[in-house]
Amino acid sequence: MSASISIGQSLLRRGVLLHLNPTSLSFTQQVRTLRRRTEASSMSYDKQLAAAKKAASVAARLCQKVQKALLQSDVQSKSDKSPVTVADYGSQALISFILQKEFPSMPFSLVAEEDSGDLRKEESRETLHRIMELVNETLASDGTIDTSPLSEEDVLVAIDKGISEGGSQGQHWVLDPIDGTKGFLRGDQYAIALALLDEGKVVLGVLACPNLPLASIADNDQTISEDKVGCLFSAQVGAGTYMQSLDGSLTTKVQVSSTENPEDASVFESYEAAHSSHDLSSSIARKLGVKAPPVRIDSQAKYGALSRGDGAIYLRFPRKGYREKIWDHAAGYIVVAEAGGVAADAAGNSLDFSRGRYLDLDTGIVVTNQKLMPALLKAVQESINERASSL
Ligand SMILES: Nc1ncnc2c1ncn2[C@@H]1O[C@H](COP(=O)(O)O)[C@@H](O)[C@H]1OP(=O)(O)O
Ligand SMILES: [Mg+2]
Ligand SMILES: [Mg+2]
Ligand SMILES: [Mg+2]
Repeated sequence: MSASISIGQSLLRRGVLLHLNPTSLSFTQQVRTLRRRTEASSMSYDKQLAAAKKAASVAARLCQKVQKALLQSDVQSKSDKSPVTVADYGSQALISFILQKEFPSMPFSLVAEEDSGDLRKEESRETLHRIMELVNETLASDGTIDTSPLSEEDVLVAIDKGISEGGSQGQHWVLDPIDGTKGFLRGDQYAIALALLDEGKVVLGVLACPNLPLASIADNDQTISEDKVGCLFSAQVGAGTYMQSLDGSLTTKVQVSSTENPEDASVFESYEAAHSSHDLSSSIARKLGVKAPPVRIDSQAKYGALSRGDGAIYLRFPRKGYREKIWDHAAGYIVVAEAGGVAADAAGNSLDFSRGRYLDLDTGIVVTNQKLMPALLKAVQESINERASSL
């Protein structure tokens, strides 16, 4: 008797299969799905987590190099978007390449932000060449990745692996090669965000935040001091969230803020007002009685900072019609969840990463600890209703 049938029969005996829609899936499909879910929930992802940490750290080095050159350049080239383009593509190519090399015999699926369409155009020849050089320099300086130099075509192919649609079956890596491009250009916060989906659930996540101080940013002091920045957050389902410095030293288990009193809870939100309504956040904070001014930072570094309790609430309300992508939240979501926090949409629904490249959700995303969530959702709904009736 095959393993799938025996698992299927034991699940049937327990009545588990009745929870699936009998009209849309055949018995064999139901058994296969349940078997994968059962396996997924009891699996260890240690190897994948180690590979994700390595890939994100190597990509962070490429991004740091590009950002450093950008900040030393003159004003004119700072208004040029090309440095971030080079770093975005370079980071995606590196991570895609490293992950495939770590798991050569496994099927590889990557849902990532960038594709090579523009890079293949004639006018991008120099940019592509620069990306290839940067990728090769970074791989060579790491020294632990055994490879001959990549060609321009290798780089394009690695980037284009990110075309996957993800979904509720099998394993998919989810990548934002630079999250917070505006922050990157300003010399502020950005993150390299990598997660793994298994059967539609986020099972691990890594956030490399090269400019995030190792010490708390609760006091809103984001002055970047050279020797104390660079955090790597990592989380695996059921195993907690850890933070270490990007240079590899100092590993600490982290926990979200345990405050039950909204007055003590500081709020994180986007630096960019175009990404999230600051007005709505301040209305919510007022209703909750939050005393501290909001902490505005770019990227999923907000999730990282929240996971170690620098603040207690993250609010995100994009303009109407904006569709959130899974790579903008998957890694941050598990980093916060494994540190004891919870993320939901504005209506309180949990985030569903199983539907493809987009997170289709109600109005916005709110993140906090378990105790504050009910009061936060109430304030969110009141503020949203007030805004709607004033329009
Ligand atoms: N109009 C927009 N509204 C909301 N988010 C946006 C918008 N445009 C880009 N983003 C994405 O929002 C995220 C950063 O937002 P924030 O820093 O405010 O948290 C990034 O993922 C950024 O993409 P990207 O990854 O290209 O930087
Ligand atoms: Mg992003
Ligand atoms: Mg991005
Ligand atoms: Mg982008």
